[in-house]
Amino acid sequence: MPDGMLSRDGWCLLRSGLRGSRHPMLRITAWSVVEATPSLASGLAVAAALDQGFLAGHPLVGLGWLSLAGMLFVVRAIAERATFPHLARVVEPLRDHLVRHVVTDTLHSAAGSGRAPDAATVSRLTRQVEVVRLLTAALLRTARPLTGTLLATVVGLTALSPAAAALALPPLAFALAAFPYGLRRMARRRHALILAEELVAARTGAVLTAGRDINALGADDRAVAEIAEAAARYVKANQGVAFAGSAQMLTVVVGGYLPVLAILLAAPVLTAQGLLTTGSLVGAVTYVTGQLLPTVRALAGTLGVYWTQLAITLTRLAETAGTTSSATATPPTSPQGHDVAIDGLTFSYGPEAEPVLSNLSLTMPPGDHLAIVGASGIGKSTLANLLAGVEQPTSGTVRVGGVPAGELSPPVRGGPVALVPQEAYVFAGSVLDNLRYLNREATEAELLRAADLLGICPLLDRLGGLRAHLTEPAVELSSGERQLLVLARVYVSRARVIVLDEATCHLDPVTEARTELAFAARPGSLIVIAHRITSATRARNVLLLDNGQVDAGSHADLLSRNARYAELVGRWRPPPFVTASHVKASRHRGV
Ligand SMILES: Nc1ncnc2c1ncn2[C@@H]1O[C@H](COP(=O)(O)OP(=O)(O)OP(=O)(O)O)[C@@H](O)[C@H]1O
Repeated sequence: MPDGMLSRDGWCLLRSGLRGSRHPMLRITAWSVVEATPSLASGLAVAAALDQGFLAGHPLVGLGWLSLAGMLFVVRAIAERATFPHLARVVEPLRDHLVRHVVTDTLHSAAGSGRAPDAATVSRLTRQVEVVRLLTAALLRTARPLTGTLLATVVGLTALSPAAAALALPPLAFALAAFPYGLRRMARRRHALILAEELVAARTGAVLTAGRDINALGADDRAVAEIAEAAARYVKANQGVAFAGSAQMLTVVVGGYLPVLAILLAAPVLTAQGLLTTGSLVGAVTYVTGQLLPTVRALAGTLGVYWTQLAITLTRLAETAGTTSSATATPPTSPQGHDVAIDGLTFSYGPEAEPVLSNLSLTMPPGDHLAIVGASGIGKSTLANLLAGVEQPTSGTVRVGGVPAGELSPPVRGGPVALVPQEAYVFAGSVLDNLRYLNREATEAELLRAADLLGICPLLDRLGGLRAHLTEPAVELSSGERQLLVLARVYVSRARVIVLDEATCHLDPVTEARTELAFAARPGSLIVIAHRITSATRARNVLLLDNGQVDAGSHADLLSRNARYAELVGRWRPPPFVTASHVKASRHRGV
């Protein structure tokens, strides 16, 4: 939020949330006009009550004018009440829209990255959505009548006494023109305050969780100094907010008090020249003190606070929920083909950490079938994440079709690489929606063909077909069944490089073999992080990761010349030997 106001993405988010609210907004505006009538009439009624009533010796006429003004306040109350249902029709859909946006975006990025959805982020974002809802409602409740009062007062004062209006309106106009500047300043200061608060929380949390280590290393002084520095920043940010708040008071002085002073100082001259009667003087003062001053005070106070908080929250919501990326980031580059080229790839999880992968180079022509093997913790999943663009190389490159993997769109948006992790996420909804998640255009015939190839027709029959509804997939389906549904989802996607990261670990060897053979026959390339050695025997090529060393070749080739590979194969639990003919036989039996 560089200038302290609502960012473009935050504004887009708000606008899209209010798009369907035109009708209730029009009704609110119409009722706001009715609501502003007492403000329009107040000064005129007081002037008439004095000039034509009390001062002219007709007290009943005076009382009549005052009663009329009083009745208009009843009208205002009725109009205000009438706006409430329409306010709800604006604010509730806005909340629903924002929640949908936030959850969808988080799920999409989880599906794209192959990682579990970040529930903490969703919960923080939904809290921010609630803040937006409350602030929008508060703004509609306050800003709307304030704007109506302001306009009605200007019209009423001008109609009552153009001379008084000429004195009162210039300072008001000046204060209103300077108001956005003060608001921007206040928003910047509040933004800084939020960041300072977050810094204090982050540093305190880090120190509290690492208390023992800090003690053991004798780093207490450094820990205290870091927290003290964050606290000092917080105090400074608070002072900044207080200072900006006091500067806002200038708006009240110039826009609210100066007009009264100007009218009172000029009153003797204006009355002597016949430009102002006693009634219109009191009426003009009524306008300024009764309407203008409270309005300007509210503008500079609550309204400014509501607006700056809304701007900050919406901007942060848009940033975190990914609107920024979809609205302003450069669109993902389209790859030319889907060959995979890894060149000098080094990756470590932190600047000081030992690299997990070091200077790895590999090329995979389109249509290849590669199995990646290695001891536990050697870096197989890390490599899978790098291939899918979930992690970025520390140095070197990973390209798919000539494009760095991190710049490709995720599979949910038709991207070319799909990473299938061990944990299979099936969401509540129809089986059809689940299978079409990565490719909304997949036809039912395509889905059924994939189901047949992967051997999940019996599962679909048990569930009640493609249109069956899954209420609690975690309960209704076993881990293996969830993996099969996710594999079918990926099978019908548009991805042309499929990375199975132990994605078949809950399947029996025969079903695993059928799945891998189906994916190998599918157009595109297949990379399997091997869960069983049989995956390596089926692959065209095998990549062995071994403590900083890599070796590649066919299974037979590596077995004959690489002692580490032979050892690894020997250590694997002897699996049942599963071949394509076993798979065919099992399909005939309907396994
Ligand atoms: N997010 C992370 N942050 C820090 N270190 C990590 C992270 N993920 C993995 N590592 C470390 O990186 C190394 C490689 O992990 P990785 O999961 O890639 O190995 P793997 O070969 O897939 O293991 P496994 O076969 O047990 O799944 C391990 O030492 C692991 O502890």
